[in-house]
Amino acid sequence: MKILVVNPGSTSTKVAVYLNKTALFVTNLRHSVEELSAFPTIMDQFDFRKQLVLNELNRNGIALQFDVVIGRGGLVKPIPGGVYEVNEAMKRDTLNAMRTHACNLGGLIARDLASSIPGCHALIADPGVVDELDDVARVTGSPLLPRISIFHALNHKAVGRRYAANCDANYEDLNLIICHLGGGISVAAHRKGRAVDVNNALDGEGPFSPERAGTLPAGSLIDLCYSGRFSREELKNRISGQAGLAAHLGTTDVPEVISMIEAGDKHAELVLNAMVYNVIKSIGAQSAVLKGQVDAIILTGGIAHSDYVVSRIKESVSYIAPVIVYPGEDEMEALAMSAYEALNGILPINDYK
Ligand SMILES: Nc1ncnc2c1ncn2[C@@H]1O[C@H](COP(=O)(O)OP(=O)(O)O)[C@@H](O)[C@H]1O
Ligand SMILES: CCCC(=O)OP(=O)(O)O
Repeated sequence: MKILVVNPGSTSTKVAVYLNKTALFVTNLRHSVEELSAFPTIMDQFDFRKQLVLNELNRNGIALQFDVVIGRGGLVKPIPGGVYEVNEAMKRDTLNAMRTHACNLGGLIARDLASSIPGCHALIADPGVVDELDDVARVTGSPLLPRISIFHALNHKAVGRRYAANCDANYEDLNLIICHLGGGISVAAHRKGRAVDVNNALDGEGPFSPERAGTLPAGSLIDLCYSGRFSREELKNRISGQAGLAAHLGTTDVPEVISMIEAGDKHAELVLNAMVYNVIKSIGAQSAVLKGQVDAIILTGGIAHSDYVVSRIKESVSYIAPVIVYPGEDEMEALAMSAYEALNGILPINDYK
């Protein structure tokens, strides 16, 4: 079975080809801020990103002949985890998604490419809108503003299963706290295979991150909205994009921030320590959600490469459970395995409505 994997991220397009369970190639094409700023909206990047995928196939001498094209899923309606066919309803909801993020292009590119290959499936798996929240976790103090689930579901599920396999257990039998430390940060309580509580990593909730604001004081935010200083789009950008480390320090690059600290920059030290502090607080909160019965705390995402960050988190939360570090992400393999298992009948292919 030949599988094409397409994963558009906020700063990269990752492409992989698998023959059954074996990767023939995996490429990570990084995009600079200038390169992407040529496109007014993320949807305007469709042809550019699709062409990058075709170029990669060409460069690796691989014909556009696949049994399945699987993309990182977009921000459609809340759905349970699993594999979904990119049907007409999903295409429509992705094109009209309430939230913009590069992941919205994954399913659309998968469908577009698959449609030109006879018999080829277009799938997505575990999109950022996977919603397994406990009902109690949805309720806020305003009926107008319930909490919703938007997080790095694909990587959370992948590392959860990887940890379970490493200790001869099933993900569905474990209680885990999983922290994806990337451009956005999500910290989830996984109870027996379900992410029952997690911060909305995109929209201003949870720890701040390299480019997100995290939870903000609501009253001051309302005042800022009515201050006349910013347009709606500018304010959205202050929550996701020009926020977090980017807003405080002018960079989303954690190694660069650590170099600033090593050079004696006390402000950079305070800001990075504050980001870490907020992650630690979220881990503590999710531990309470799991009633302290936590099998492991897993740190993943690009920032989990950083000893500076990992050692500080460990120092504060190791009393809860062992801290396991899986730096980077397992998204490409997770997508490929989802496609492989779906087409072999091991996983169901769900119908998005
Ligand atoms: N070796 C490293 N040490 C510390 N931070 C790193 C390292 N490599 C990447 N990062 C940081 O990880 C973040 C991106 O994480 P990643 O998981 O790739 O992103 P995303 O979640 O956006 O896909 C950036 O802030 C980057 O600076
Ligand atoms: C769907 C939200 C996932 C997210 O925040 O991804 P990035 O950290 O890659 O931007």
